[in-house]
Parts: sequence; structure tokens; C-alpha cells
Amino acid sequence: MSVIELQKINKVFSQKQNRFHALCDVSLSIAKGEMVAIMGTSGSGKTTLLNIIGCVDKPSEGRYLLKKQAIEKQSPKFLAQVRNQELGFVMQDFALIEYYSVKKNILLPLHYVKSHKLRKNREAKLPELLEKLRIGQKINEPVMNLSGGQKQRVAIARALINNPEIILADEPTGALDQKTSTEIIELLQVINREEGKTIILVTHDPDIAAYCDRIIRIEDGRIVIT
Ligand SMILES: Nc1ncnc2c1ncn2[C@@H]1O[C@H](COP(=O)(O)OP(=O)(O)OP(=O)(O)O)[C@@H](O)[C@H]1O
Repeated sequence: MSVIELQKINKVFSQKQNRFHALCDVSLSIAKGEMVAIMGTSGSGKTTLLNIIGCVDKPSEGRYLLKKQAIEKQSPKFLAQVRNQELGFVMQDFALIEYYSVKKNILLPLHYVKSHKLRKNREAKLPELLEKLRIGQKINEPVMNLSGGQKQRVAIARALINNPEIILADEPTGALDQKTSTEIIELLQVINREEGKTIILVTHDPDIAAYCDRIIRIEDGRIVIT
């Protein structure tokens, strides 16, 4: 079953007289439980594609079905809910609040969960998550005291706290050394294999892409290998 289906997606950025066609007729389908790498040269459209998949940006044209639900015409409020409940985000620069503790950062997405019971259930998973990600001893430390690899593990825990089906990662190892990058990609692979999460990551690094089931290659806004 495909969890993500893009049909002839186009993205045009317009500023004054300038128009830039960043994605051209992109069609692709990603199955539940797949681990996929998006690769391509700088400026080829990887982040634009991930932003559309992540409901951060809207396509100019085309259809986007997320778990069979049409996304392209939904309201900002609905999209915010999709981002919070269905998707977990991991960024190259971690996007954590440095002066908040590890715990406070991980629990942040729960602020947007309306049901008190659901919030409590998810909060109860924190010890298990900390153990899996090996950051338990740092629970009360401010994030600014952590190493890059530890920060990325906190970001992964935050992406998982709402139990989303899909994890989107934009260059998750881009700011890390080789050894730490290997640890992080192995961790993402465990999350994919053991928990069945669908993982879509952007990377420049062929060694990181090699951990994925499939590589999608993009050139000048067009998919050339899928
Ligand atoms: N908001 C925007 N307005 C205008 N042009 C944009 C905008 N966002 C992206 N672009 C252009 O779209 C193209 C694709 O950008 P994108 O960030 O998706 O590339 P990328 O493959 O992720 O690159 P990199 O590997 O360098 O991060 C680039 O030419 C970029 O300049």
C-alpha cells in the first residue's frame, strides 16, 4: 500500500518578474514501511520535494495523496494537524530549542495534541524512547550541552513522540562526522525495520543512501530514477 503518492507535481516559485520551475511533473509513490533516499545535486529540488511531502509547502499543480487523502487543497489548519500527527521531522541543524532540556524538547509536539488521555499515553512512552535512543542520562540537560550526535538523537525522539507513520529527514547526517553519521543512519534503519516507520531522507552521501531500500534521483526538478 502506498502511503505517499505524488501525481504530476509542479512547483513554481514566483518573485516579481522571475519564475523558477523547481519541480517538473514529479510523480512517485512510496510504500508503507519503505526507507527511501532522495539524492541529487545542489539546487536540483530535493528540499522543495521534501517540503511538499511534509505539507510545509504546497504544489503549484498536481495531486498529492497522503494515506489516500488528497492534500493539495486542504486548509492550513488541517495541514498543521497532518504535520503534527502523521509526520515526524528531522533536520540537518537539529532544529531544537537549545536552552530547553532534552525532555522538554522531546515533549514539545504533545502541546498540540488536544486529547488529554492521548497526551498522557504518549508521554508514558518517553522512558522507552529515551532508552532506545540512548539519551536517558541526559534527560534534564539543556540541549546546548549535548554533542551533535546526541542532539540528533533528541530530534529523532521528538519526531517519534507522536507515533507518526512517516519520518522525513533533510540531510540528517549533514552536520555530523562519519562515525556519528553511521550511528544515526543505523538508528533510523532500526526504527524503519523494527517499528515499520516509512522513512524518507534527503542526502548527498552515497554511504548513507546505501542504507535505504531505494534511491530516488532528481535532476533539475525532474525525477530521473525512481
Ligand atoms: N522560496 C524560493 N523562491 C525562489 N526559488 C526557490 C525557493 N526555494 C527554492 N528555490 C529554488 O529552487 C531550486 C531547488 O531548491 P532546493 O532547495 O529544493 O534544492 P536542493 O536540491 O535541496 O539543494 P541543496 O542540496 O543545495 O540543499 C533552487 O534553484 C532554489 O534556488
